[in-house]
Amino acid sequence: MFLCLIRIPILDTTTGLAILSMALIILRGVFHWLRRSKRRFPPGPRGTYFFGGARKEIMGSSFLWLKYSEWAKRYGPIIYYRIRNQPYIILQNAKAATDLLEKRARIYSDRPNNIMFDKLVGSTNIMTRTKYRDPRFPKYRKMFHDELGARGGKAHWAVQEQEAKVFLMNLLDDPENFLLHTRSTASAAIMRVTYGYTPSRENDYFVNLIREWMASFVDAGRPGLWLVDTYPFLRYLPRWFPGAGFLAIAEKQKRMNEKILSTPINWVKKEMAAGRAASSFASKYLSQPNLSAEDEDIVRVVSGVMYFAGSDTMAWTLAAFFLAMTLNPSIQEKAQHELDAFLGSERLPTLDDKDSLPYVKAILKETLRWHPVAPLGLPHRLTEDDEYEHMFIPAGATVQPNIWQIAHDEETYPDPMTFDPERYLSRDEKHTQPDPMTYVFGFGRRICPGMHFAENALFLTIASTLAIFNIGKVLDEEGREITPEVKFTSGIVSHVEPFKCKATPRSSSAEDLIRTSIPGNHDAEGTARCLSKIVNKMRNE
Ligand code: HEM
Repeated sequence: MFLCLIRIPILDTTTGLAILSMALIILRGVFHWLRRSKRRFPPGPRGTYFFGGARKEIMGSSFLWLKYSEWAKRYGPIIYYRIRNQPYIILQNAKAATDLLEKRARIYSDRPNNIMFDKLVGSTNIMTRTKYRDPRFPKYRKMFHDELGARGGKAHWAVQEQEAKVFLMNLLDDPENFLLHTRSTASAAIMRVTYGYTPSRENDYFVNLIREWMASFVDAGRPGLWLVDTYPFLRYLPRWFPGAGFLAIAEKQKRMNEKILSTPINWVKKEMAAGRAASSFASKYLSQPNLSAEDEDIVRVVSGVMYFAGSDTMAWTLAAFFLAMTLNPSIQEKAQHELDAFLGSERLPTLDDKDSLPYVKAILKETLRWHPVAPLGLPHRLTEDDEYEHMFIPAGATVQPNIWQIAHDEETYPDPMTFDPERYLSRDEKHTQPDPMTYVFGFGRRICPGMHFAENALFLTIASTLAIFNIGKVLDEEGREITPEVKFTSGIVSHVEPFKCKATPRSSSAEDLIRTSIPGNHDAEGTARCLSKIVNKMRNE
């Protein structure tokens, strides 16, 4: 009787085909799942879909790279974990990072898909997040390479040398604010090159803009932070809905991105229209004939990225250098012997001197290793299933090098927390420790395109500072030396916690050398102040 109640539906062709396709998709999914479940994934913390495992440990840890380093001891150099449906691979030694991110760059050079940043904030046009297959990506890289690569970057040596001198002058006039000067020298070099704009020493509108922007997403890239990345439909929630606060955050970030990209380029356009634009990357490209709206937008984005990706990283590397010198007077003395023997007391170092000052160069390398300012680099995304050392790495995985761990691996760098430039100077190649420049700037086709510019600016500032100043500890009220603590912040760019040090000229002739080597300095300051007024006016318009 029951059977006669069952009606076998008569399907039309379209419905039949739809059901068949669905069945095939489900079958394919099951087959894929079965195939993958037999694969050996790299080791790592496991948990259920919602609870425990990696997410709990990650959310409970302020310094993600230290958590990963702890895992390196537990699980080995390649770690796999999942947060909800997103797989993560952490590469904890240079070999794995190079083997995958460099040697297999074809499939490891994408950036992760991210609903929060890509769809809600709309950041995919910003080069650090641009997808590997985006037609703009090679254009961005080429422009960067032409302007700041090893060859193209030579055109900016004069600006970099001038800015290093302005830094010395600022340090001489106002030594207590050395951290402020490290920030202003890093911003000034990159902003002059990019926009032909010289920021003022204090409270500059553009420089403050970057700081505000960087602060707005210190921890925003933390795995598993945004639920909308797992459940994309959440992006359609109304703003008033409980838990939809991320929509307001995304909107704010979007407005900030727009402001940081557009304000300086609009300033350049105004200067060009008024016929007084200084030569710069932006003015050079904007004055090309028949520029399409797309081309103009590319110039806007590349300029913006130069300015925000370049300034903080360099500033905080210099701050780490000051901390290292405050704590290591004997290293400082050794560098000064090298500088005095090579330069005498007649002149300041230039970029042509780089190869003649190996100890100073080693101090730069050791600063980059001791405190890598981008401890986890930027995340890559794998675009095809891959296998490495008999372990399966699934397509779509976010692949991230733990640069901090590579730089502090006890087997590679014995006593890794000690600041020791001699690591790179052993006569015996076997005992020379690896050059951190080979990994602190990232890997493969996403390697930092500002690395040559950064290396030059940092070398010059470090060499010039050591040639002219002694950096030492400040004294407390009872005349005892205060030893600063070695403490760093978390975030995409990690920096030293503010500390005090004393920068005093090594001699009166060293002081004279600064004053006589920048006759135009005060003019430059005057120009800067004047430009700042124009910008402030623009802001109020
Ligand atoms: C101490 C200085 C610097 C350090 C340590 C540093 C480090 C890094 C790292 C680790 C990456 C990620 C690379 C990867 O995904 O594998 C990166 C990317 C990038 N850096 Fe730097 N950087 C520095 C200075 C600069 C400067 C001065 C500029 C520009 C003038 C710059 C522009 C960029 C850009 C545009 C990217 C994204 C590249 C892409 O996605 O294709 N950086 N940097």
